[in-house]
Amino acid sequence: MSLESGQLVFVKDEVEGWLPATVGATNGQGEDMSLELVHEDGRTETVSKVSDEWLQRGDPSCLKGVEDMVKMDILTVGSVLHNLRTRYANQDIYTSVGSILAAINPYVLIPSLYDENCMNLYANMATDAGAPPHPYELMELAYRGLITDHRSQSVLISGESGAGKTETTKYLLSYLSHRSSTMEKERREAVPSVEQRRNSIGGRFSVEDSVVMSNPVMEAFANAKTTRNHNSSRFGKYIQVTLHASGVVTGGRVTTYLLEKTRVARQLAGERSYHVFYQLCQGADDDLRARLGLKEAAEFRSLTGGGCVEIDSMDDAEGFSETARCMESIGIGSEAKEGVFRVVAAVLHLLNVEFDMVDIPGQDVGSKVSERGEDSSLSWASKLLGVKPDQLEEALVARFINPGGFGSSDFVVVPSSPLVAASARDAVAKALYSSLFDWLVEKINLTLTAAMNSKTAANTSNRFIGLLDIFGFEAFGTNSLEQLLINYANERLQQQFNAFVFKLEEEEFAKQGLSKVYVEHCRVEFADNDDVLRLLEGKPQGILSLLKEESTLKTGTGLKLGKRYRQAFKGNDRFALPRARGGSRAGTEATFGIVHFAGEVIYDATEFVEKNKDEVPTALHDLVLSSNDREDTSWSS
Ligand SMILES: Nc1ncnc2c1ncn2[C@@H]1O[C@H](COP(=O)(O)OP(=O)(O)OP(=O)(O)O)[C@@H](O)[C@H]1O
Repeated sequence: MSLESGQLVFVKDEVEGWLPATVGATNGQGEDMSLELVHEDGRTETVSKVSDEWLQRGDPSCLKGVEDMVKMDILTVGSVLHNLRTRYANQDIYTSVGSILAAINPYVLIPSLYDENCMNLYANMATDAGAPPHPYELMELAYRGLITDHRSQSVLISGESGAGKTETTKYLLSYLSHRSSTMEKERREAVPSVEQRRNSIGGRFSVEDSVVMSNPVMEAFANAKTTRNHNSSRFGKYIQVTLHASGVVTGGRVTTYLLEKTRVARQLAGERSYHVFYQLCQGADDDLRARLGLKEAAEFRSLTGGGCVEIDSMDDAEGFSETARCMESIGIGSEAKEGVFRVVAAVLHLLNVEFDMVDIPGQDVGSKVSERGEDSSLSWASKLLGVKPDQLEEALVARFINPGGFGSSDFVVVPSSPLVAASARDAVAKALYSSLFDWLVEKINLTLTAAMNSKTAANTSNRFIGLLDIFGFEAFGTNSLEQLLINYANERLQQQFNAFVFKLEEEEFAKQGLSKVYVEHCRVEFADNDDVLRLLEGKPQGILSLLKEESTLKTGTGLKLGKRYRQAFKGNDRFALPRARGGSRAGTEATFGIVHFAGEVIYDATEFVEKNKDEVPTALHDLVLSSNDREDTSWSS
């Protein structure tokens, strides 16, 4: 690294990350060089054996802040972070990096940053005139790309939990909605109000309104308090908005991924289950409470696992009214709405059912439901599910086993221990809830289709703007199958990102007429993750294919899977074994590490097989299917 007197540098700091300093006098050369550093606070120090691990050259433009970091000459980590910090201090929370927008969550609403004037600024911006970086700018470019280049567009929103992905998605959608209605206004020369728009399409809301109103419903059912975010989305979503060639939104579709089901039955300390459970307990009126047998949230075992039933910043009763109102707005009428809450309450009562051990002569221990009175959890769960209490108990406390294996029709009934019965109870509660969520998403999609603007629908193109709001990379104290799948999705997105960004760069070089030799010289080093993907996806031997195989074995367990991983991937650079203090290898044989593009994550495979099978015992499955309170599509295996 060549350093001269007066040069801006960044020095690694344990607390601040990187701090700026200026090079004072220098002495010697190469490895023997020592130099004086003048820190921002005026302090000076002399350093030697300079390494770029703790001292990097800095780009002076970052001291004032640069809107687009592609314009910086020196792209060291210190310069990039300092640029973001400088801008953030001026409430410029958005910074561009070419076609990428970096956002830093301010956690307070910055006045006028998202109002209508701001929207109009971006709607009217000249093609390449720099309005400040903003999600509206990104959406405007996508919108124009779709209209003028006739190409579908996609926006990928990524970041760790609490980074602001969902809020950003909402801003992007509301901008698109604004653009579409402005375009409609130009076509009709009259601005339709929400009411007018609703009337103009036969009493239904427009696509834009429906998308916006489906948000609180999805949040109630699939967002929860975590230790990082009071309103964390525990699912991924892809929203596809289709547009007419004129720029008017004509339809939409939401696809959801990986709803975190385990949360329905248990939560980590400081976390809650899904908002709707608490909303229902807090906000239902007396009549509804009586019909659903509701109690205080604190009296439902599945709502107290995290030790926090209430959240300071959230009014669950108000949340309930909002959820109920938005459900109606997206076409879930009173009867269907009550049906939805019946399932929510059934899940709560079901998870409150407890089991006692019983001795069964000549057999292993069995179990029975602890309480069976008229007002018991079993009674309420069966009433709300539309099945008989005896049948529900029977299906919970015994398993039908087919000793002959696949193809044989001989079943024997084996009593379940209280532990096995509890696990069956949890499995059916989770399956019910996730089917309910899928049903709601389908309802939202039906509403979006119904809301299709009839005037433009006839001429609808297949062009769309897609918004992917998906979990960022996760690395917790304990990481299970959920984290593996989320991180796998992020590896695929990273690969897509690499292909996209570096391909674009080459295209840009080619446009500028630069020679191939120069392009090679300038090629940016990037973390290629093909080998991690090979480790994960490899066939027949990859992390996922071995999991699939182990899950099909009768005797398959997470521990055995962990052992198979250790054997199969020994020596693979992307596979690691956990280290104990002092550098020795440690962990149970179910633990293993993967060196992801974003860093190493240690996984615990103990529950991988069970979670992957995600089995609802056949008897319970069939019982729920026989419910007398059932809409054809609300339960799928
Ligand atoms: N642009 C913003 N301005 C002000 N506050 C914001 C902004 N973006 C996010 N926030 C705040 O940060 C919180 C977390 O944001 P958000 O829920 O969007 O994060 P996320 O990345 O989607 O998290 P998760 O992955 O956990 O769902 C929001 O509830 C809001 O209080």
